[in-house]
Amino acid sequence: MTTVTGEPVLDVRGLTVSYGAEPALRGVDLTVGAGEVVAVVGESGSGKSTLAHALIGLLPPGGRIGSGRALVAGRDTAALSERELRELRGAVVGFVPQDPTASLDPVQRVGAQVAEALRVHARAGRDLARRRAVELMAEAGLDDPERCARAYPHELSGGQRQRALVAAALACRPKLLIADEPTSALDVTVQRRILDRLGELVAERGIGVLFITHDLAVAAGRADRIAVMSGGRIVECGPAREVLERPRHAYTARLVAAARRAPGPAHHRPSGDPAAPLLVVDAVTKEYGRRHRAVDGVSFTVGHGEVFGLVGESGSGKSTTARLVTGLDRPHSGSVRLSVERPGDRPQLVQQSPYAALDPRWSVRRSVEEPLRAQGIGDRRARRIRVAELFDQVALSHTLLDRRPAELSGGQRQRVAIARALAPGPSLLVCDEPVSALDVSVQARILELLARLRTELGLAVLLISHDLGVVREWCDRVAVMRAGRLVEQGPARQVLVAPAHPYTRELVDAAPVLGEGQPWAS
Ligand SMILES: Nc1ncnc2c1ncn2[C@@H]1O[C@H](COP(=O)(O)OP(=O)(O)OP(=O)(O)O)[C@@H](O)[C@H]1O
Ligand SMILES: Nc1ncnc2c1ncn2[C@@H]1O[C@H](COP(=O)(O)OP(=O)(O)OP(=O)(O)O)[C@@H](O)[C@H]1O
Repeated sequence: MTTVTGEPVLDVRGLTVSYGAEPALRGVDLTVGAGEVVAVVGESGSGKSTLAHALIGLLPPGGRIGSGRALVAGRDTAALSERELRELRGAVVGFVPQDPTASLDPVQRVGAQVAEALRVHARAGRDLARRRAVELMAEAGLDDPERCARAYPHELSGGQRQRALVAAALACRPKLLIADEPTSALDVTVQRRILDRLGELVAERGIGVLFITHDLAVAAGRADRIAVMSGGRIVECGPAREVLERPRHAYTARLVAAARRAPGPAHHRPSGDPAAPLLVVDAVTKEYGRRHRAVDGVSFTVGHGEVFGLVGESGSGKSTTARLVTGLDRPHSGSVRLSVERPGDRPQLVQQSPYAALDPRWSVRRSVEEPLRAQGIGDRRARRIRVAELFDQVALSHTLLDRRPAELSGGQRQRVAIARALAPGPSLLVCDEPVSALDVSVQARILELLARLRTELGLAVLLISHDLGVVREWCDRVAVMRAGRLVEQGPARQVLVAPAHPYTRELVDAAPVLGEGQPWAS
């Protein structure tokens, strides 16, 4: 399978895909040349992941290509058998899926999974494949690739899993890399490292990259061209700068305006007495195994109605802290104290991977209703009304109520998880990357909802995010984590505008800004 010189590595014409009777792609045209990076941006649910899956024969059950064709390295994927598609995925196309948790085998060590990709696709022997897997994991930006290779997926942080998937996708030395939000779970310093590395690969090997992202600043800084999707169509496609500076479509204009505005509420002082905070985390420590201290003497408080941000390096212990705060895990030492008046008022967690929180067998309506039923809130009718209200609040159409999680886009699932966490009316919401898979307009809507709930109901939020713009604008205070410890904390604007600690400075400097940065292959 070789690409004819001059032919694009990806050539999509009039591609139409539907799920049952529901169209998801409506006549998509798109090309990616060798050594070219094309970013696909667009609203949540607009068909970006469907496009990626259709190109490589990985549509979920019920998904069907209606018309049009996709040539990958000159081969028509619709005409290939399952075996040929597997070969294509192994030898020509590297794929980084959107959800790192759902995409790894939970019972196999991560290194073995990367090695497997090498053994199948590069026909490497076992020992060579193991060694090469560790090297690839280091290339993908993992600092302790040996440990990560030995770990099972649940023993890695979200960002570590994401980098392992990048390593697996690069194992076959692909001609085309299709990456669906490959850096959405990564802090900006690691994000920059991976994007730089991919940039080198594009330049060195002439790989073509189709790069799906909700982050317009990343797209603008890294892509040669940007394709904008809305409602299953590519509504415009052109050189990155042109799309940003002279958007032709109203949706693109809205996206650009929203990304430039970095909207945020006027900061208001948290209500309640600072001397009587809602949450007190005091010197908590959590170890995995004997030597690996994931959280190391962390202390902070969150006031009633306060939005407290937690930022920091991937793997620094943010999600572990979230699990300790919500009682899903117990600290080895130190304490977590919560002062609430209503019995049963527990902190609700919106997990990093929206798959993890939702029962795959249940309709999403049932998933959102369940916490209400468990706490005996309302009768059946009242609960139904409440679920519909929650769907409105998180900007989800009621037509999705009876679907199962697998039948939703990543961003739609993330919003269901938020609705579920809000259902019992908690005093504290712990959100682990709650808006990382959402385009800026839906992001703003969710953040505005949280701001409103805090003003109206005194909801406090512990917000874990790698998006420093979001944290600066929406959080009252922020703490910065690195290697299990808090390196600094204080008012968000102060810490993120004039950082005191060198690591925070590094983080702030690495944040992508719309309109800055160089295209990969210039
Ligand atoms: N298995 C499925 N069955 C039915 N409908 C589906 C299925 N998967 C996705 N859809 C629908 O198809 C549309 C496109 O979904 P897709 O995942 O491609 O969107 P996306 O642009 O990647 O969104 P996001 O940014 O939220 O991940 C959505 O409206 C979604 O609800
Ligand atoms: N169950 C586990 N067993 C062993 N190690 C674990 C386990 N869970 C997490 N770790 C390790 O603990 C460290 C902290 O992980 P955590 O998920 O809290 O990081 P994080 O800051 O949330 O990262 P990210 O931003 O990538 O999500 C990581 O090095 C991770 O590999």
